[in-house]
Amino acid sequence: MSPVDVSVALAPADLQAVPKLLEDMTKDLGKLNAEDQEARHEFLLKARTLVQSLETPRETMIKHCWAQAGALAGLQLGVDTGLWKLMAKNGDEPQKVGDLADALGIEKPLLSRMMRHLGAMGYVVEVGEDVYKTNNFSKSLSIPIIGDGYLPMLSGGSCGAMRFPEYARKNNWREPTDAHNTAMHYAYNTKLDFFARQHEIGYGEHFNHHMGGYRQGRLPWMDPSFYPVKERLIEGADSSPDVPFLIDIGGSVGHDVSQFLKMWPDHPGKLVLQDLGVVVNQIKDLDPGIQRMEYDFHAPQPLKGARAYYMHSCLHDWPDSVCLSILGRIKEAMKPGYSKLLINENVIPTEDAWWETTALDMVMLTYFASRERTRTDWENLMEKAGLKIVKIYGGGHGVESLLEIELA
Ligand SMILES: C[S@@+](CC[C@H](N)C(=O)[O-])C[C@H]1O[C@@H](n2cnc3c(N)ncnc32)[C@H](O)[C@@H]1O
Repeated sequence: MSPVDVSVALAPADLQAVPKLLEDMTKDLGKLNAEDQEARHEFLLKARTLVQSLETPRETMIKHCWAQAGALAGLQLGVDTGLWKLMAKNGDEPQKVGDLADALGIEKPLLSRMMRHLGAMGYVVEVGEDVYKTNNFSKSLSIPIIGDGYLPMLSGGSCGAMRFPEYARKNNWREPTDAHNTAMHYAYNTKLDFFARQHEIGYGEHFNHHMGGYRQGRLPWMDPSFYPVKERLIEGADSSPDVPFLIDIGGSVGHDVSQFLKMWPDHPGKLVLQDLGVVVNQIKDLDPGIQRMEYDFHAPQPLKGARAYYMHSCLHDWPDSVCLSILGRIKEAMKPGYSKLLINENVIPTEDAWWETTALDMVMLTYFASRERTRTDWENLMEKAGLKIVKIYGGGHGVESLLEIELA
């Protein structure tokens, strides 16, 4: 028995909030434009509160338990079958489900039901019976760095989140910290870590594309308004062409290091991209100015005395015990008084965190038994590793910080 009467679940969650929200949004309408991210984010939060206020708790429950799971199934089916690419290629005209189904080899009733739900949820535009158009969202799913992530992150990982309560119960509701016994391992009955498993199930390249997608629209750390690259890295660096200048460890197919080369073409020394062999071998296009190297970050670092060892979204994938091994290999290679370790990751605030950051923390919890780290978490980790944080450069809402670190 609940102490709450069912009438609470059947009435709008907060109808009284609606007039004020609408009034505020109307008042701030002039601030809304595509360039001002902060103003747009403020609007989005208000719009979300507006929807949550208008919905009855029962409707929100149905949305979670039925609608969102079904929509994610349909969106993934569209990525997997090439539906979004075909619809984008066909253009903005209304498209018949029968023609799309024939072209893709999908049984028409299956595609018809999926499209009907995606239309009802607003992800495609329903023009008539079994006739749909794309909108900018479904059109964007045809872009590999936007669409491909649905397969590794949802089909390939999200069962860890869906079965998390079961896993947590079996582990007596302790916070998971064992990289070999995560909810992802439990849900998929696998011994492989997330990355090895993605490659085994054929989603390795999809995941690389997702790594190209999540960063879009964010200010990169190498922008002078974010981190003073010239003053902190270039000035004082060894200018011999063979000396490593910046090494991107776990750099995927080179998204960051390529951007660095574009923004700082006159950098001294060498730029190097390191990742597992399976990833490095998937690189299709890398500027010849960047050296690619197969490397497991638990093995001794072959390149000693670089100006900067750099890692983006790698340490958050692992609990502290594993990070200490990774950091140990970097520390051994650092030249005292010269080398820096740069970490591009979230420093999650202990209150008022941004939803993209809390969402990533849930990915870390349920796929990796790891976490987005607070400032104190980072300080403790670096202290244990024999390193010290010199300064944390902030990137704003939803943008990772840059931690500049030296030998302690
Ligand atoms: C979350 S991705 C981040 C990729 C890239 N830094 C970015 O932000 O786009 C983590 C990366 O770590 C790599 N990785 C995982 N285990 C590794 C290992 N043992 N040695 C080197 N790289 C590894 C993965 O292949 C993947 O590219």
